[in-house]
Amino acid sequence: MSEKDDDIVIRVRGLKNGFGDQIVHDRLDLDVRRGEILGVVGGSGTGKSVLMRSIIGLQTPIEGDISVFGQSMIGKDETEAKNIRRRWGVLFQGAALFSTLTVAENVQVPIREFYPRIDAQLLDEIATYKIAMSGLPPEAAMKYPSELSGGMKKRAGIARALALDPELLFLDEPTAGLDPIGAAAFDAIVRELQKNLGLTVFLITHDLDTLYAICDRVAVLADQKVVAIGTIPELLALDHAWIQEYFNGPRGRAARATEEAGAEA
Ligand SMILES: Nc1ncnc2c1ncn2[C@@H]1O[C@H](COP(=O)(O)OP(=O)(O)OP(=O)(O)O)[C@@H](O)[C@H]1O
Repeated sequence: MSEKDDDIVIRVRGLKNGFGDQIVHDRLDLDVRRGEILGVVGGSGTGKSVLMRSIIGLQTPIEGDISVFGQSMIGKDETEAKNIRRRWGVLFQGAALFSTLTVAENVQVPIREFYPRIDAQLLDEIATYKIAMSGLPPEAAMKYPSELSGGMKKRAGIARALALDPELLFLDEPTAGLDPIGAAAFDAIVRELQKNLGLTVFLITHDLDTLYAICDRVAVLADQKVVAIGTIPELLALDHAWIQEYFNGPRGRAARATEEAGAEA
């Protein structure tokens, strides 16, 4: 059955990316459905971040087409691209906060970029609201990134990614570097936001617990392509060496056991 265009938020076709002689992606296809949390996994260096950077326009592909919200991103002029960009939020690896700005000021950066004449009081109110949504205490607003723990930085990054009420969220390894409790709390926030705001989430992760806890489907990058996409049970049924090793290795089995125990409780 073919899916309606409306149901596909990100459509990648025939993507080719490379650096010098190194080909990272070749004839890569991917569909991300509206309202889903799609986990993107693959061995180190398989091109997960390059894929995300291509979709958000930070990396120009050698070949292929990328459509977001039904509009091709290739060859868009700056104004058109900006109109599409305002509809998504991005949390980069390590949160990428501006170190000389407070959390509130960081959250305000994208709002100022898109609405330069916005009233200062409204700007403060929006930042306060987004900071609360990310699960940070109100006093975090006035802190600088160097005064925050790793988990708080990620939450501040999420607050900034939510600044413009996005329909689509890109998260690059959001739980990397967090302790298991912090990672589980972060997963819960992402799931909550996705449910409450109807977000579509493109989530790069190595974290098996995150995949089991919150992802609706998982896309596997290997051999320069998306070699498989589906629910975890669907992937487990595939005879692919990396997928079997990843999901059925000791860590995969432990994550599944945790998930099953949670479901029974
Ligand atoms: N700007 C760049 N210039 C040259 N090579 C690059 C550049 N960005 C990425 N690469 C290369 O592209 C390949 C894919 O990188 P990418 O960061 O997307 O991998 P990844 O799957 O996200 O890996 P990890 O899981 O380790 O974060 C790597 O071999 C990397 O060295």
